Formats: sequence, C-alpha cells, structure tokens
Amino acid sequence: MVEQLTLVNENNGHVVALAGNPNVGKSTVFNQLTGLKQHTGNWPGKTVGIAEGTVEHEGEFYCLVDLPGTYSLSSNSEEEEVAQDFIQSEQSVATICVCDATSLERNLNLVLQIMQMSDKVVVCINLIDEARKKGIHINIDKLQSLLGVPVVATAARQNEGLDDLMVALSDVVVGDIKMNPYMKEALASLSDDPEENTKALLDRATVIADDVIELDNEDYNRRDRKLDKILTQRATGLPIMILLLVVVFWFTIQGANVPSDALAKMFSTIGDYLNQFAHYIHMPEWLRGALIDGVYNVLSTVISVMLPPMAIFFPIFTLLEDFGYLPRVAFNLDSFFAKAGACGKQALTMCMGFGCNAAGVTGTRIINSPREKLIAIVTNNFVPCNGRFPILISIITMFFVGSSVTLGNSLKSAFMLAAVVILGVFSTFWISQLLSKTILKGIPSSFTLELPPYRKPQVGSVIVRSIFDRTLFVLWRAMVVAAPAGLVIWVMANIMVGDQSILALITDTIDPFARLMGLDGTILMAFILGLPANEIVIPIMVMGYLSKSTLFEFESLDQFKQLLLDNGWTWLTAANTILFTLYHWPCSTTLMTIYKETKSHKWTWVSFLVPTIMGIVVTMLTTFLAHLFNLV
Ligand SMILES: Nc1nc2c(ncn2[C@@H]2O[C@H](COP(=O)(O)OP(=O)(O)OP(=O)(O)O)[C@@H](O)[C@H]2O)c(=O)[nH]1
Ligand SMILES: [Mg+2]
Repeated sequence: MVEQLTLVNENNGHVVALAGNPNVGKSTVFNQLTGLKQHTGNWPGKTVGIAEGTVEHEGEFYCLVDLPGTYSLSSNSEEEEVAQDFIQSEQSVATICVCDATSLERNLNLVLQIMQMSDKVVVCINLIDEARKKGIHINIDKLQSLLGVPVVATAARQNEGLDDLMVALSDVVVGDIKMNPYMKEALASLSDDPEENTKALLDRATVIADDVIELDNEDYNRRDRKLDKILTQRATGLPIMILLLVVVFWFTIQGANVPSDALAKMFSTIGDYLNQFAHYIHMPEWLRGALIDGVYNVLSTVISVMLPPMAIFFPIFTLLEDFGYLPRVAFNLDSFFAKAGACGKQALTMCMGFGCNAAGVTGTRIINSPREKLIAIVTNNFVPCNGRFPILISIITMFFVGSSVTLGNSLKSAFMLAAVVILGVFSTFWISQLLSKTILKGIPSSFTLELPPYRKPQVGSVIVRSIFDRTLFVLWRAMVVAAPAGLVIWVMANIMVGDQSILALITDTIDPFARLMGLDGTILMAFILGLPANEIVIPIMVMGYLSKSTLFEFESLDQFKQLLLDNGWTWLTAANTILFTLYHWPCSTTLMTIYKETKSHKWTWVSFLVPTIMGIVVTMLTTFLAHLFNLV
C-alpha cells in the first residue's frame, strides 16, 4: 500500500507532480510558477523533502509538488521511493517531467519510465537556453509526436516557455488529453521482467534522442572538460580548492571589517541616545539595565559582528554553488572519504555545513547508505558554520594578526581561518574513519556523482537571493535567540546571592575545570549559554566580563582585545577558544535536526558527545603541552 503524502492544498487544486533527474531545474520551474523559494543551485540532490505550492491558470488551481530528483524509479533510495510512490498514487492527477535539454537521452529514459506508470504526463524540456548555446537543437514537434504526450521547451530561470507549460498542463488535466494510445500500448507490451524492461526503455530513449537531436558541433562539452581537467586533477584540484578557500575568506574578512566597525559605532551612538531617553522618562534603573545593557547590547553586537561577514560570504558561496563548483569539491575529496570508509557525497553536506550545520544535516539525505549517512551527520559539526566564523575571525585577528586593517593582515587572517577550516576537514576524515572502524563498521558503498555542466551564475539574482533568503534568515534566527539570551544573562549578572551575582557564582564554579582546558569560567559559560546559537557566544562573553568591570562600549576590536587582556587572556586562551569553537557540541537547532533525521536519542547523543569530548581533550592537551614547554 502506497503511503499518501499529507498535502495542505489549500485551494483544493489539481495535484501535479514535478519530477525529473537531479539538477535539471525542477525547483526553478516550481519557484517560478508558485512564487515560492525552494533551494536551487548547480549540484544534484538539493531538494530532499517535498514542497508544495499553488499556481492559478485560467481560473483553475494546481497544487504543484516539487519532488527530489531521481535517475530512475527503481526505488534504490529513499528519495526515489518517495518520487515513485507519489507519481503512482491516486493523489497526483498528472506529472510534469522536467528534462535537461543538454542531456536528453538520459532524461528521456526517466520520461518513459514515468509514462509507464501514468498516462497523464507533460514533458518539459528545460535549460533550452544552454542547449542553444552549446549548439544542440531539439526538434520539439517531432519529440512530441514520438512520445505521444505534450512537450514544451523552457528556460525556467529566464521564465521562458512557462506559460506554454501551463497551457499544456491544463490541456492534460482539464482537457483530459491522455497519452497517445499507440504509445501506451507499445510501453505496456514491453517485457514484464524488470531488467529487460529497463533495457528496452534505454534502447527506446536512445532511438528517440538520436531522432530529434541535431548537433552543430559534436564536441560541445569541450570547454567544460578542459576546465574540469584543471579543477579536478590531483595536482591542481586540491591547491586550487585551498586557494579558493583563502580567497573567499580574505574577501569576507577584508570586506567585513569596515562595515562591522561602522555598525558598532552606530549602535553605540544610538545606545547613548536610548540611555539619555531612559533617564529623561525616569525609567527605573533595573528596567533600563535589562533593556539597554542586556537586550539592546547583545542584539547590536550580534548584528554588527555577524551581518557584514555573512552578507559577503553567502553570496560568494552561492555564486560558487551556482557555477557548479561544489560537485567538483566532492570529486576532489572522494578518495579521502573512501579511505575513511565514508561516502564522497559527504563533501557536499560538509559544504552545506559552512552555511549552517542544521542544513548540512538535512542534506545528508542524499546519502543512500544509512551507515554513511550517520557518519556524515555525526561529523557535520566539524566544519564551522556561519555563526562560528565571526568568533574565529575576531579572535584570530585580535591575537594572531593585529587588528589594523591592512592587506597583509587580512590575508594573514584569511590563511589562518583557512587553516582552522582545513583542520576541521581533517578531523572529519579522522572521526569518519574512527566511526567506520568502530561503531559504524561497514564497507563504503560506491556511487556515481555526476559532475553537472558549469553554468554561468546570475550574479544579480544570486546576491539578492543569498542576502534575503540566507543572510537575513540566519540573522533573524540569531536575533530571536540573542534578545532573550541578553535578558537572561543580564538578570543573572544582576541578581545577587550573598555578595555574588548568580553569573559570577556559576562562572566561579566551572572556572577550575575551564582552566584545565586553558579557558576560564566566563568563556566556558558563554559556550554553554550559546547552545541555542553560536552567534551569541561573543556577546555573552563580553557581558560576562563586563559584569565584573563595567564601562565598556563595543566600538572596536582593540577595545575588545583590551577587555580580554584585562581578564587574563593570553595567546593560549585565544588558541584554545578557537579550538573549542571548532570542536564543541552542535547548536540546539542542529541537535533537533539530527534527532529529526535519525529518530534516535542515541545518535543525537553521539553527535553531541563526539565533538565535545574531542574539544575537551584537545584543549587540555594544548594547555598541558604549552605549560610543559613553558610557552606561556
Ligand atoms: N541557464 C539556465 N539555468 C537554469 C535553468 N533552470 C534552472 N537553472 C539552473 O540550474 C540549476 C539547478 O536548478 P534546480 O532548480 O535547483 O534543479 P532541481 O532539478 O530542483 O535539482 P535537485 O533538487 O537537486 O534535483 C540552478 O543553478 C538553476 O539556477 C534554465 O532554464 N536555464
Ligand atoms: Mg530541486
């Protein structure tokens, strides 16, 4: 029995499945038609769940369901099963099969499989603009008559042909146009044996593709192949990857510095006015303290520290994603992951982790083997997410580089940040290997990761999209957490038990343990209270120190460094804080996502404990060694 999907379908529209191979533009078609914002990008396997949205066409409502991409419908993976079940179910009245015009033959294979299951199919030949550019001509009319179902050419990103697609869809759904009966018979009369059937469909797809395609130039993929040679060869692939990492970080650090300072100054000026206003209206001191010293200060630090780097990092990352670089990263790292007994696709989920570890964990659904999926989930936290970058950047800059903004300094910071990230990547390999040798034993499965064609990213829309969909989203999430956290910490710093505040009491209690790790009670406390979001670790640290020495305005890194030095920081404290930022528990959102993905308390705990224990051990070790050799 096929399990039904729960759809909202609020307008009670005709339910239509949107299926196709991975990375052919299904979500782009979906987004254009429904006005929604499913994740799109140039690598196979982005859509992992199910999204639905409504389109209206000539007074009729259609409920489109964006399915994960599948190469076939033979239920090899969770995602294929979802797609197959849905297409076959009574729920969907028709299927739009989206195809990549630049690799029609393989796509037609899936079209034919779908046509065997349902006789209401519209074929959408997408990416037609790319095909044109490569000199691939497809005779759409002929294809339509050979397939016996409506065929429409589209360039979804440019919104070309989508009206025609809706007309064809309404012909099929409302006009009740079915597949050509001869075709239906031909497909039904293929063999009952699944293997022979698959082969027959493949043959047929080849024949049809040969019949409708005309090439200007047989060698249309030459440029891609040349570029791939450089980007994925052993000798050049890895160095270019590391170089790119440094360049991206350098842009982020260099670019973020000035706006960060400007924002901090602006917030501090506004803070002064707010204070004056509070005095003017005779606001009670406890309320003023809670609102301005607590909520407002934490919020403004979070914004000024986080917004500029994110607004630079996310767009660059998205540009690389749309260009098609991420699958090349996976390709380059594949052998390392194989050696570690894990899956090469883990490189993709690792890349997603740079933005947000929770997103990376959800992304692990592209990994078919449950064992390898768990490895990817447990180790995802080893790449620092966007909430942790600001901590790393500011401490590296203050303690190891020098805070004046010069080209050399920002380059040095970028190198060090890249080194920390590479350390995280190596830790991913080590821990993956450890897991696959111990609690997650097994042989790594083989898979074919497709290298999609390079696509020219649309710079303007990428910037807009990454700022609105990602930057502001992440910032908003951080702020929602930061405001109450600011309040809580202010209250803790101001409620006295005896002659000590609660905050001081707790930090003093955990201080001895933190010292063993080369940290102090306040730092460890900031990490603990930062469980809801790493973004608030720095503001909490600042408030923790301030509750001892007041009169501080976060206007520049130099002042911040002074505050830290006054509280006994040395280079060792800084180094350990960096290490602990890299290795500690995932934030609560990520933990919740891990639980949702694994449905297991045990694996959620493992994901919590592995990086945490590693962080404690590593920092204790560096502290021990530093003291042993009298380095501090
Ligand atoms: N040039 C061009 N690019 C397109 C077109 N449609 C989509 N793209 C790009 O192709 C890439 C893949 O698009 P998606 O919509 O994410 O593909 P998908 O089929 O949903 O992919 P999965 O969910 O991973 O299976 C993105 O970078 C899109 O911007 C098009 O018509 N022309
Ligand atoms: Mg998609």
